[in-house]
Amino acid sequence: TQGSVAAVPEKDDIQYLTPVQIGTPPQTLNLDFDSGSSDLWVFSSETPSRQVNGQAQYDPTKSSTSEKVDGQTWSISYGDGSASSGVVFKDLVQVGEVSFPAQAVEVAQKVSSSFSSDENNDGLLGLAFSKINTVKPNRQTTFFDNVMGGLEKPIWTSDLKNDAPGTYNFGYIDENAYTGEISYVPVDNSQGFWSFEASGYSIGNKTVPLKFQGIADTGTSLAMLPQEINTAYYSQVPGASMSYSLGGYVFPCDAKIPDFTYKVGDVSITIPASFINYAEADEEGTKCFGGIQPDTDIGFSIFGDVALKAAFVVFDAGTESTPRLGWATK
Ligand SMILES: CCNC(=O)c1c(-c2ccccc2)csc1NC(=O)CNCCc1c[nH]c2ccccc12
Repeated sequence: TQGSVAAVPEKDDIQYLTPVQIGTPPQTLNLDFDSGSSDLWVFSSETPSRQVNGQAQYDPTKSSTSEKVDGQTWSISYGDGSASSGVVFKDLVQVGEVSFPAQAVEVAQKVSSSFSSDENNDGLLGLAFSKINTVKPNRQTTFFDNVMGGLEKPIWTSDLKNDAPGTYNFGYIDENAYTGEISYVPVDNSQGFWSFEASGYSIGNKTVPLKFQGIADTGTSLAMLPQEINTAYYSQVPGASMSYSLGGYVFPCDAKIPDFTYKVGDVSITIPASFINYAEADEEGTKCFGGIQPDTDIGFSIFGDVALKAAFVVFDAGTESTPRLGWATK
């Protein structure tokens, strides 16, 4: 089998949401497909009503195919301080034409305020490696791990777009979705992420052969890159400054900012300046927040949506021991 679903951006491309059908009869929730985590968790009938603000809720009692997985709980927290936790059911999950009859659906009994206030996000569908799934005592497997065997190829691809719906495909490569050749690089999944080595960057006509480790992360909005890159980039932006109050590099919204190019394998991906003028940072709309920010204290770089939407990316589980990432321009 193979499948294709839309990735619809929220305001400012902060995240991309994809409709997923859960249960029988199907309950449709809009989930954030997240290659930076491995839990499929959802707002549910068990989420306290004061923590629900417009999100769709999965109700396992209304599904004839749901089964409680007794004694299992989950609890996840992310680097931005957000978190959620709850219990586990198994049910039919359908993503476009691809489905799995007994997917672990982690039902939220608690969500942090940033998820509560995010009314269009009904939960996450983790696409990192199952080894970092948080269910205890028995870790659960991701949707991709569960359906992989039935796919033509053990791959999924991301084609995110700037301020427009993109596509996630499962099991095949859409040859019309990219230009040039796909360049594959090895993945180190020891920390459970799609982690790879970037081999350089360019700002304007200056190319630097910096090698650095990063993860391909559809669940993180920004490109969190080495301080060296931030320093080099924002030194080319008149009026740019690191604002601790606003939480990162900001610059005058009318500033002329450069494109940013990162090299991975044999391919150079250029993030257009317009993707890096991320969003207004203050009420007056005079200061804008940069789409490139430092990766300090994380231990690796994060190629989030700002970086991924400039590329076509193949998440290839390959033969278990050698997963790989394919990168192409588009
Ligand atoms: C800012 C979100 N990203 C992270 O915290 C993160 C980190 C990380 C760790 C420490 C400090 C900063 C970042 C490493 S891998 C990684 N990636 C993920 O955790 C991917 N999942 C993010 C899910 C997520 C967190 N807050 C949201 C709000 C809306 C939609 C999705 C989310």
